[in-house]
Amino acid sequence: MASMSRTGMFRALKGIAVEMIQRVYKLPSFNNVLEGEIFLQNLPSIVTAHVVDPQEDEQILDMCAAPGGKTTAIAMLMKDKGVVVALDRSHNKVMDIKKLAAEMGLTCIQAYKLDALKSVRRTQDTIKSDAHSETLDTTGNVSIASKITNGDWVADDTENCKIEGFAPTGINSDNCENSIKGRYVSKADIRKDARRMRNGPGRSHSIGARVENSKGFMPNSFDRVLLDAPCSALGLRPRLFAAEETIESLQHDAKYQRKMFDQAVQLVCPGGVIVYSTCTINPGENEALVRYALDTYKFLSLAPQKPRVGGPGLVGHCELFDGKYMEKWLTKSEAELVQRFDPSSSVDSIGFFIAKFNVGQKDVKVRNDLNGNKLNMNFTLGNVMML
Ligand SMILES: C[S@@+](CC[C@H](N)C(=O)[O-])C[C@H]1O[C@@H](n2cnc3c(N)ncnc32)[C@H](O)[C@@H]1O
Repeated sequence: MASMSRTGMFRALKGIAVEMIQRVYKLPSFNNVLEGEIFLQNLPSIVTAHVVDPQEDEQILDMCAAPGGKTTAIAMLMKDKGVVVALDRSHNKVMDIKKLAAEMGLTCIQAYKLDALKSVRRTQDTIKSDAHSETLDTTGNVSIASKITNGDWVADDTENCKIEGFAPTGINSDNCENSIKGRYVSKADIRKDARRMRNGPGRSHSIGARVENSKGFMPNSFDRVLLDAPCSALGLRPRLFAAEETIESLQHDAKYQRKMFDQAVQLVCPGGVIVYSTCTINPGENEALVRYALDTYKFLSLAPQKPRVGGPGLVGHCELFDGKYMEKWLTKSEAELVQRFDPSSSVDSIGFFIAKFNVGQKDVKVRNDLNGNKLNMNFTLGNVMML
């Protein structure tokens, strides 16, 4: 059926309007029903939170979190114990996350406004090593992976404090507070914010909770990182397909996701987990991202997922424009480890993709630089340290 985009429907003066006479779902609308008690989610979104498999008292990062469906599901799986840092680049969307967390009475969620492409803090060390890190990766190839984009410079005095404003177990929170160039956010602050959110503006007509900007986080800060990436959303159903996507826009989306993934790799600690998900069926944003991840970061490996509801990923590769453009996908064994939700399958879900990575030891001896010179260096992502 020919139709128009959602924006088009509200803004255009002419076009085709569509009236839905047959419901896609038999479920009645749950909008504003049992607010704070239930939050409707697509099946693959719920599966994603379980695949992250968060444990109580862990530090979890949700890099693109609004409106907070997966963030809150993760916090609930952790029984609200530990820390879930939820980022989004939009101020209003961070408010949405805070509102949802407050409605659900979850206090372990810290939501910040931050461009996920700048989520690794820039430190003295990383500035010094920029020249090296732009040209080296774990295989000695040119890499954008370890390049850190223009975040603010901060003193590297936060070694013991994994997350801005958060003192991990066993570390004195006062020391942490003093050593961090950011605001310390105590549990009490979070509870106060949650109350403000639930009760609305008080007598003083103050607005609800504040939205904090974050300057990013130190490398190796999180036990688990979820990157539920912004994508072409080609899996969303029902959708009035407006054919706005082009090959170029899809390629652009894929590049954007790789850059975000590079940040995730730096922020997760060795031994940790990264979960990457999208709501698109475009393999360039799914299987090709996984291929990039596995080929670029030798310390990453695909992990089995629980629960398994979707099907396997795509095997092989695709070539476009007489071989001028090639996308590499997965091997058969790799494809069995990811979940691809095909909207035409019997699962009857939106199109979705989930990959889970185990993170091994990140330190790799770099033997050669680009010119083949031997480098006596111990290379850690984002840092090059002379031995
Ligand atoms: C797929 S949605 C996330 C859905 C969310 N995880 C959930 O389950 O409720 C992608 C989100 O990424 C955010 N986003 C896009 N680019 C971003 C960036 N550079 N940094 C942070 N967030 C970004 C968008 O505002 C959007 O809210």
